[in-house]
Amino acid sequence: MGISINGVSKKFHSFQAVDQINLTIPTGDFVALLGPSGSGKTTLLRLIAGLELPNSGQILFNDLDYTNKNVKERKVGFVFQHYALFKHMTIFENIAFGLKVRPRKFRPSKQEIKKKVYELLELVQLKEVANRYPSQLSGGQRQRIALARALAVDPEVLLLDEPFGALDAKVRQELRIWLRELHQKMNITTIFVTHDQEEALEMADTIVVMNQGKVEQIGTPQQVYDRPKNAFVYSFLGRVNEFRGEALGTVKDGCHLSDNYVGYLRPHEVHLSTIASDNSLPVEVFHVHSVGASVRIEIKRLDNDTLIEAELSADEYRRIGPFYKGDRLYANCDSIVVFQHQHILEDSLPKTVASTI
Ligand SMILES: Nc1ncnc2c1ncn2[C@@H]1O[C@H](COP(=O)(O)OP(=O)(O)OP(=O)(O)O)[C@@H](O)[C@H]1O
Repeated sequence: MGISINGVSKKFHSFQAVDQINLTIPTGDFVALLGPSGSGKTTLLRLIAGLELPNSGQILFNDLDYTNKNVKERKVGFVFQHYALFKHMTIFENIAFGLKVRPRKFRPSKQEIKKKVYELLELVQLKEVANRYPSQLSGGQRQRIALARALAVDPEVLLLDEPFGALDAKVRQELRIWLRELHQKMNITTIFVTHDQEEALEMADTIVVMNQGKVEQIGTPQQVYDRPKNAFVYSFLGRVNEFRGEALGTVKDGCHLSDNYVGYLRPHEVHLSTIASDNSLPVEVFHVHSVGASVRIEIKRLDNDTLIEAELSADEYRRIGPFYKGDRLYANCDSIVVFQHQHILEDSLPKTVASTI
């Protein structure tokens, strides 16, 4: 099912949670709503589900106006972060629930329900747990059952709100791959909320970057990562070095910035050399982290002692390294991207290495 969101806004009392959002989601797309806490992701998901009604704007499903239709009419399936399966029901009964409560006219026979539940258990690769209770499953298994339960009613749209948020890193990673494959098999239009940029970049076909109730950018993971539209998107997606203030000219010759500007440089764009060149910045090695195929090097600027992160492929590091704490190097930051400064949520940037000039 294709979804069009046209000029949708939602206020809670005087607070504008969602502000004039326009978004077109083609059938079968896998969309991530990505943004910091409070940016309106869940509210937008709930508006699509029909759990909230917008103050203005329209929501179309396959070009038909569904703005004021209730949840039941929308054919959506949900999975939430803490999706409470019914504790007193077996896994089989949990998955069958949505089918059993259908009005008699639309209710499948007992045999059909059984067939469907076992098909779904096979799909989520948990056939062996049919007779267990939710408390006898791991967190990851419970989320897979939650998904099976959401799929039982043949939804045309799947809405997932931080579905793996409460799970540990390894299980999250496994479930991401699993969900991606499941989506490829079923091709149901899927929208998931996350504040985890890696999760969005890894899983989604389309990323909608949200901030303060508004959409900052819509694009493929590559588009939003490689060609961010503004400073917010640049700083929110991926690891980044941030440069502020007047003296950016020392990094990028001829670039004189006032306080209203901010510059960004991805760690892999910081080029290190043992030899000084035009515009290169003298730095000192602070820490070397070797992480699989790449090597991250924290370097300290000698002019102001702030840290910058550089990332090299393991091959490149073998060619120009090894480096040790205290080694003197030169960093070339020529590909720095400069934006006019706008409000940036500092605490939403855990992976940023900030360098204030
Ligand atoms: N029912 C409500 N009543 C009042 N304010 C609300 C309500 N629901 C959400 N809000 C406010 O709207 C804003 C957006 O909330 P929302 O849950 O959509 O954000 P989010 O991006 O999903 O955040 P998080 O990642 O923390 O879940 C927040 O400031 C929140 O406090």
